[in-house]
Amino acid sequence: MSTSYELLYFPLRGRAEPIRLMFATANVDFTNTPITNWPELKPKTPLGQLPVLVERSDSGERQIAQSMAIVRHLARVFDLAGKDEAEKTNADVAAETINDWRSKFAPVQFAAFMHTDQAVIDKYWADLPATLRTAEGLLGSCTWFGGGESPTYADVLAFDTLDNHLSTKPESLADFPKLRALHDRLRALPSVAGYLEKRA
Ligand SMILES: N[C@@H](CCC(=O)N[C@@H](CS)C(=O)NCC(=O)O)C(=O)O
Repeated sequence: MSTSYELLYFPLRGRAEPIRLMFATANVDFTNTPITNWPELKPKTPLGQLPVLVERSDSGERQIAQSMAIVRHLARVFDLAGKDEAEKTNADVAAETINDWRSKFAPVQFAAFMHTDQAVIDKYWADLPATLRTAEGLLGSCTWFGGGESPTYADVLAFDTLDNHLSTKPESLADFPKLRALHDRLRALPSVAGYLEKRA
């Protein structure tokens, strides 16, 4: 049974980027549809929010909302959830840790748009080394956050947040070689490298 995927989101990276990176990591094609007629589409979406993944197969069409539900669905379908229970649990713990980190970063990354107080921004950068130490501690001496030989969805989430830090303040990761190495490793996967080369 063949399945096709269409990702609906605003013409931004935002909450859709980890999903796009899941497709790139799994080397699976998808159609990226930038939404510019949102007021018209909003009432037709499951939760009135984007991203939405439209999955079409012989058995019909399904719309999936909630970016993390989409990421986890794709992780299961593309075998990026972890190979066994230990890897799956490690990946889930890392993914939640990275999601906590990502939500603290959002007001800093989008400070101009969200009118974030300078004190919040300063505190974020002051606390960042402790956050990164926690993340490196979870990785330990493993190659990937799941602890196995191949990446899981947690590595994809980590890549996206690391990438956003590298573009906002590259020196913020200077003292965290394991995280930078993980970013380099995922970026070096041929399908991910191909995606990054052409992404807007
Ligand atoms: N928890 C949801 C949040 C989705 C969300 O906040 N989407 C925003 C864009 S990032 C949106 O659709 N805003 C337009 C609206 O609510 O009308 C997810 O992760 O998918």
